[in-house]
Amino acid sequence: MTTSPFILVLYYSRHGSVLNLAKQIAKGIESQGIEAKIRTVSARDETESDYPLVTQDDLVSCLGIAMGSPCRFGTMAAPLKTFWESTSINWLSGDLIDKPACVFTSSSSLHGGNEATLLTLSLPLLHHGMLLMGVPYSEPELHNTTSGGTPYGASHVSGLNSSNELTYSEVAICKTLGQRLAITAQKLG
Ligand SMILES: Cc1cc2nc3c(=O)[nH]c(=O)nc-3n(C[C@H](O)[C@H](O)[C@H](O)COP(=O)(O)O)c2cc1C
Repeated sequence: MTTSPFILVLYYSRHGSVLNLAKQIAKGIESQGIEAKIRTVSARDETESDYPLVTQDDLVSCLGIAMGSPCRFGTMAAPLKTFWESTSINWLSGDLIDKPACVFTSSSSLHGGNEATLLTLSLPLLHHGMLLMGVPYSEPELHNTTSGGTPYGASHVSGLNSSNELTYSEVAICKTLGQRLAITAQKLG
């Protein structure tokens, strides 16, 4: 079993945008002195990352979870949905109850469903009894952003060919969310 405290940054990404968000959220977490363990859910991940598949031990032992998916017709990608449908054993055992959590997403278009995706990503976490957190408006980039970043979670607008870089606002909102998750996880112990 894993012993040192860590927060799980769980993602699925096909072209790398969600992975880029995951890395920024991990920076926010690690700025608070907690390890961020980045893990994916599918070997079909085409981002050529070195991140391993999530394990049962990761899920049970983590202090909290940040979870991200591309927007797929306004909801989460199938590999993440499949992953959550494999967690009945954790639901029955209450493994995730009272662990803090947050969500993040990337969509190709500005109004293409990223907020809807964040809300649907939240649902399995709530069913598992997790403590869901968003981004408070004390983060100034929520007011300034002309791309991604919402009170429901971090987001990125990748453009039609996934060519958009993360904007200053999107990065700032990721880091704030990661920091908030880490601070809360530490307080909850
Ligand atoms: C099957 C499919 C459905 C998609 N649905 C949407 C959508 O509803 N709205 C949107 O803005 N983008 C949509 N996209 C685009 C992705 O959300 C977008 O390219 C995202 O940034 C990909 O993230 P990734 O680079 O981490 O794979 C869709 C892409 C695919 C393949």
